[in-house]
Amino acid sequence: MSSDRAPRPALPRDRIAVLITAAGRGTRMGGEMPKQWLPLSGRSVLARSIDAFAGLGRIVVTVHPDDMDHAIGELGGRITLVAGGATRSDSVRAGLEVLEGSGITHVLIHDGARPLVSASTIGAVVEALAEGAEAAAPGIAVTDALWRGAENVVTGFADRAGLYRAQTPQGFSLPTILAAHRAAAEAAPDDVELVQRQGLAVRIVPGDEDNLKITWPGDLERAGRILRMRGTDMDVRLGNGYDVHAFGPGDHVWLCGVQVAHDKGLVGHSDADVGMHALTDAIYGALAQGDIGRHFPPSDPQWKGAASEIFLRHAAELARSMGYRLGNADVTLVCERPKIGPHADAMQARLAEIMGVEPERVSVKATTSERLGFTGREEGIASIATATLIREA
Ligand SMILES: Nc1ccn([C@@H]2O[C@H](COP(=O)(O)OP(=O)(O)OP(=O)(O)O)[C@@H](O)[C@H]2O)c(=O)n1
Ligand SMILES: C[C@](O)(CO)[C@H](O)COP(=O)(O)O
Repeated sequence: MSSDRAPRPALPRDRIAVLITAAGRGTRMGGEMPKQWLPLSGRSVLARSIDAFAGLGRIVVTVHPDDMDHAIGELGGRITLVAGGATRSDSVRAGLEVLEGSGITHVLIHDGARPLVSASTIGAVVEALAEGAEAAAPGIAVTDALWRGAENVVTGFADRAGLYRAQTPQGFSLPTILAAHRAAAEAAPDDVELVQRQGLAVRIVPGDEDNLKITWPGDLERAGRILRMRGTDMDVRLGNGYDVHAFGPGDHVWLCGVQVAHDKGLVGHSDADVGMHALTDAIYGALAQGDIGRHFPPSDPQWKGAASEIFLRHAAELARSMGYRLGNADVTLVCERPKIGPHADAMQARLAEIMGVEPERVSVKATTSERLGFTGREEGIASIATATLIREA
């Protein structure tokens, strides 16, 4: 997980809101889908823009009315969604109106198309506001010579002295920016311009070359390269699981999804597949999503005698829905009998099939406990499992 998260705000967290604009159509980018929904190293551009502000305060995102269902599906209940307007200014205004009267004192307005904003850029804006600035925004002093041109011919020159390239997040006291939007006779490319039109000072804090706005085809590839260079494009998680089931009367046991003939059965609320339970818990563990009992309470009669593949499939799908894929899984069964070796290949294939992964990612093996303890006395079977999950972060 990226360590470059938004720092603790110097302003109280419950007084800051983050307004992220994502209602544009991305016409310069082209393509079927607006740029904010495109994947960037495994997660959408917009999800990355939102996550950069994690822990900072309330998050409001403006989305195009046509994208509302998509937004609800992808972003769920963790943010407030507001329908945007025809221009960026209209979208910002719609988001600001929602915040009025909510106790919020300051707002950071950020382009949903700037997914690589760093904690230090966000922190510099928040710090300026905390020091009393009415408005603050990141800017980069222009270093290239500036030409005018037409039809690929230079027609004139502009003095670069005192020119800055504007970035977001742009931070404001809420009353200031609301008043500026309400007073605006026409839209502006950014919110700083609206505030400056009111004669208010806007503090410039250092911008960041990596805080690019995805605008043209090629920008997405550049953003991907930056993420890879940062080395924060991957989140690897490890989980473990342990389970035990006692022997009881019966003529077979279920182990890792395979029915194995035996002179005893395993006792449990479900089919007592101890190996599959350990693996399921390993996946939930890697996701920090509790254990089987949390998702399938034993007190619930509908799981009585249930096939354990329901649990494993649920854990694998949960991992996928959170953006993770299985790196590998390793299950060890601890028992004197039945012998596992003759069934290990079938178990590997079955677990892989249920999880929807290649069999080479799954290992099933067994050991005895040298006749020691409850497994040695053949009172039951134990299993331990580990799973790694990988998300291109
Ligand atoms: N009516 C609009 C227009 C833009 N935006 C958002 O404002 C940010 C900056 O705008 P821009 O890069 O211009 O995005 P688009 O308008 O989508 O791009 P284009 O101009 O190429 O169509 C983007 O996150 C965009 O989704 C918005 O919320 N509402
Ligand atoms: C707000 C902004 O990102 C600052 O650089 C920029 O003005 C957005 O402009 P666009 O015309 O919506 O791309």
